Amino acid sequence: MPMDRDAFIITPAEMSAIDRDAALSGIDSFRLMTSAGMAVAAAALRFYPEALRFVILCGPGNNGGDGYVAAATLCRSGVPTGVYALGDPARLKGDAARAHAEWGRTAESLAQYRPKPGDVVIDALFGAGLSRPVPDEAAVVIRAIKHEDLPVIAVDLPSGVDGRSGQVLGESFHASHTVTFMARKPGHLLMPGRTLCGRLEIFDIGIPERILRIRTAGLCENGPHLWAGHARALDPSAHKFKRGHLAVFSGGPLATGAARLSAMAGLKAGAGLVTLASASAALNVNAAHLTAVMLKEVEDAGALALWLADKRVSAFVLGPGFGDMETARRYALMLSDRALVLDADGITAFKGDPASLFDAYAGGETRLVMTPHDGEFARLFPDIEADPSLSKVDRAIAAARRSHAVIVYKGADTVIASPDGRAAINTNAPPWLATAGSGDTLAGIIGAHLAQGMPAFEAAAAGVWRHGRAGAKAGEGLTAEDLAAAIEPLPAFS
Ligand SMILES: NC(=O)C1=CN([C@@H]2O[C@H](COP(=O)(O)OP(=O)(O)OC[C@H]3O[C@@H](n4cnc5c(N)ncnc54)[C@H](O)[C@@H]3O)[C@@H](O)[C@H]2O)[C@@H](O)CC1
Ligand SMILES: Nc1ncnc2c1ncn2[C@@H]1O[C@H](COP(=O)(O)OP(=O)(O)O)[C@@H](O)[C@H]1O
Ligand SMILES: [K+]
Repeated sequence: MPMDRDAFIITPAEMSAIDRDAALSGIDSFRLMTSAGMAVAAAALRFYPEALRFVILCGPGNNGGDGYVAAATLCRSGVPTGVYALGDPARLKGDAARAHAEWGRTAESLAQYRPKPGDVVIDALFGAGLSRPVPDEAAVVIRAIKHEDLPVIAVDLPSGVDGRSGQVLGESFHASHTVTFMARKPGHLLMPGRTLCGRLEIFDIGIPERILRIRTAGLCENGPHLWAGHARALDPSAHKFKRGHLAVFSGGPLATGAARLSAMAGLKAGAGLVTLASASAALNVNAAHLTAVMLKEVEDAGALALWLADKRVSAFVLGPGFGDMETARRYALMLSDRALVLDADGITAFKGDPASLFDAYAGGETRLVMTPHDGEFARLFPDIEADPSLSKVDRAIAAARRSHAVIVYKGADTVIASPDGRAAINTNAPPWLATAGSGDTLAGIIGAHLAQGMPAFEAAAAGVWRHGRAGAKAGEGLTAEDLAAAIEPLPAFS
């Protein structure tokens, strides 16, 4: 299934390269700026027909250039405008200088702006070119506008949001609307940037798709276009073993619930059989709770080795509620020629010696999926976590490369990354997924996909997406039990 244009995510660096490619192919860059600025003006009139005045704040680069085009367009349409410039407009260059000249009036300096009720602010201070914290002069005005609670339409990005990482550099607008061009940037989707954009609109300003595609690396929004080709429609002659056999390891007698949540989710997500592997101490408590999920006593590494002779057990989930770190390490290393979702305690178990895990899964097809939240991620990848120059996407990809595993870096903005550099940002997860046992459910869904033979990256991305969908369907107030019950069939397009 081809990637939908709307699923493109383009970093600011890729966008600059695309601009250069567009210019080389004969596309007039000033026309692009004109289209961008006019789109902003049209959006402003559409969103705020009742505005008493549009206040356009223009910065020192091309984002400011878009602002001058918007100002000229709004002036022509006869609405009151005020234009305030950060820095000396005489120092503008290229297209921005031309946009300023064509507007043809004199801007006041930014420091002179006093927010007034009825003003609608068009934020054209900084866009994709923001490279350091916004200057104090801008920060003061941003705070004053926030204090007055004025509506803000951000051009490309709310000024202060880093388009690459979504992090706030110094101070940032909290926009009511953001108008961006051609494709979203990571900063529109990663936290906290996602919450600062308001309603986001993407305008096509005329760069052909063939030029966009050349420069887009492996990053996109998570969705069926990524993995539906690997989701097979159910074969009418299927029997349960053909639908994959997933095994989930239980924790001890007082911590069995998490593994059962994973197991139930795996069954509901489509694995033909799911077996809970339990040490003898927890067998009775598990037996008392299980119906469709099967139960098998696996007391120790010797018992696991015997069970592994059955190659029909096609994928494993290890970690939810598992507790025993030494056994977790041992089991994870024994499973290294099988497909494994390593979650929770399974990840934490390797805190002191992550290399032993990474080495075991190196070589061959990627078969390990790890599902860390922030805390777990920092335990296995402390140096990557501590590097402030990396975005969440960069961190997930670096971790995937190092560990030879698909990384599902969880959170409101879950990033799924593959050792080969592909990555996806998930956007369909409602905040009420932040509930105990939600991650266990996710591990089970991914396990089911692996058990059915999906490649690890697609299995993980599809799992995160179905988890988000199930959360939306179950609604606010859900518990992890409701979440498993709300898992919908895997959309198949092949
Ligand atoms: N293909 C596209 O996407 C197009 C993009 N356009 C606009 O161009 C923008 C990018 O333009 P630029 O690359 O000029 O970048 P910006 O306009 O975002 O600003 C960058 C300028 O500010 C300076 N700067 C960065 N951070 C600063 C800070 N904290 N304090 C002071 N100065 C700082 C930079 O050195 C640079 O000169 C986009 O956001 C978009 O609005 C449009 O003009 C149309 C075409
Ligand atoms: N604010 C949020 N918005 C959307 N999804 C969230 C949010 N917070 C957490 N999640 C998701 O909920 C799940 C929580 O998993 P985890 O932290 O392992 O919890 P648990 O161990 O309790 O199961 C993850 O899939 C995560 O991406
Ligand atoms: K902006």
